[in-house]
Amino acid sequence: MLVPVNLKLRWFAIYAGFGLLLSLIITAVLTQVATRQIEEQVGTSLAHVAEQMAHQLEEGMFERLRDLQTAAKLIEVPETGAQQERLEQLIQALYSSYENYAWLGITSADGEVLISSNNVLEGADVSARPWFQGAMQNPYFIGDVHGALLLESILNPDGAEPLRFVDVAVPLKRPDGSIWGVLGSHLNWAWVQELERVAKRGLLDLPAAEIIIVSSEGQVLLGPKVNDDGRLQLRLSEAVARQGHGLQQWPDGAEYVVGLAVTRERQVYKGPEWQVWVREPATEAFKPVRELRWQAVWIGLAVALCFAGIGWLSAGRIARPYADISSKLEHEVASRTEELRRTNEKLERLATTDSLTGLLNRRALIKQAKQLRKRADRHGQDIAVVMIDLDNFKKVNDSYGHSVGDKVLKKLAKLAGKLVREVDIVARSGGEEFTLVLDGSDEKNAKAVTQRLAKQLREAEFSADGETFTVTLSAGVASWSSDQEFEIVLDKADELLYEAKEKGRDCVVAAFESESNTKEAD
Ligand SMILES: Nc1nc2c(ncn2[C@@H]2O[C@H](COP(=O)(O)OP(=O)(O)OP(=O)(O)O)[C@@H](O)[C@H]2O)c(=O)[nH]1
Repeated sequence: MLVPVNLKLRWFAIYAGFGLLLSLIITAVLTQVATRQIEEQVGTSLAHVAEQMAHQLEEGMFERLRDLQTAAKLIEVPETGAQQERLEQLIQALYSSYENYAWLGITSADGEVLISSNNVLEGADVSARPWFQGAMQNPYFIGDVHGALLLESILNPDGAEPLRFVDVAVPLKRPDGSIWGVLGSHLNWAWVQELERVAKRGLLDLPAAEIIIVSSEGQVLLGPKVNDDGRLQLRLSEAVARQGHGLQQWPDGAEYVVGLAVTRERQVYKGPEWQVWVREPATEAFKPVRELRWQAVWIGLAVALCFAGIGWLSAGRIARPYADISSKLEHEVASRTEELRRTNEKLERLATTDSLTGLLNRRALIKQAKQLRKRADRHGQDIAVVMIDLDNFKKVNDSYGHSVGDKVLKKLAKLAGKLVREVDIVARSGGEEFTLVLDGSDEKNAKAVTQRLAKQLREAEFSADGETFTVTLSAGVASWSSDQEFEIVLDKADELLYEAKEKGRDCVVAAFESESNTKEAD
């Protein structure tokens, strides 16, 4: 048995759908896992670089502070020209020891610059500068990044990129602990840019990564411009707040994978609290995920096609039993339906026909006679009804047996069936009673037909128990007018039959010649 194409196609579609679904699930899971892994890996690297950078910033400032604190211990109030000269040499030596000192100087307690690197600003009043005031009131001062005020024109005569400094300053004390001056320094911000260059070497795998340093006031000190006012204010994402790295939305709406570190306080040193951000655009960071997703989609499609192929090939084997069953079922249903139709026909026949003669029974006679009446009315035709009864039939039964009597009944049925036309009705309306309904016949015609039937019966010879015998019939013929109920006409024909019996049997009496009619006429 061949598997229908329809069934194969369904099987193909089921397998393809299943393969596709499986691939989609695998792709979704793979993508999610890869996204998480990349977010974790990239985030951890960025956080590591941020930590390094923050550490180096702290180190850098702490070393400068230590330089100044060490030098401060060697510095006494210059009272002689020789002491003055020695201090100038000390400042110059300190200045030369570190390339990112933009300026170093010693002030008096009232803020006058006494000695300075390259004699810059000597004699100037710096008493209003925060670094001077900070060092006069605290063990040390480390300030946030600021632009140059007094030094800009001296140190940056070309007016290139404005200079920015970080200030470090310590008080100068006499042996009794009283403050007589301040040792201050301006660190060139270029120092941090150098740190950034070094840190970026650790980000070679992430070329789009950027480093951003934000001051404790939210001012961007280093990195790309994020806002017109140069400030960065972010609501930390849950991941970044918890672990210092993860996905973070930027004020422009773009998403970045970031690492965040904050410069920390040390035991002997408290510097500014700077945030060090290292960020990589999420679109760049997750590029490998997108590539992986496409690969997974293609592989998934291939898998789905393979599944579909297997489905197509196996459809024959798997679906054949179902197809066989289905065909057997169809066959079974068809034969059962035919059987049922035949049984119904049989039941209908049994309900409408007489089993002995095959003629219509009384119930069917009444139904069909009424239909005939309607048809005849439409064509304006007469109908005649004939009631026939075998004469002395009881004797036949009694003399030759019931089966012989049956043969007589069948014979009469056969003769009557042959004699009338197809449109006419022949029925066995009772035990040995028959009814004819003759379409298009008046009483005369009907009587003639009945007489022919009586003659044929009379001439028929029956044999039983080595004897032969004949049978006669009596009949009543009545016309059926359209306003009459059929049952009334039957009664009328029955009366006429009775009259025929009365007349001595083997006789046909029609209504027009009936004695009762004649009497009524009289
Ligand atoms: N063999 C046979 N006899 C039947 C059948 N139906 C009815 N009969 C018999 O028909 C006979 C009818 O008898 P009656 O009604 O006395 O009438 P009759 O002997 O024909 O006499 P009249 O009608 O007066 O001429 C009875 O003996 C019934 O048993 C049948 O199907 N087969």
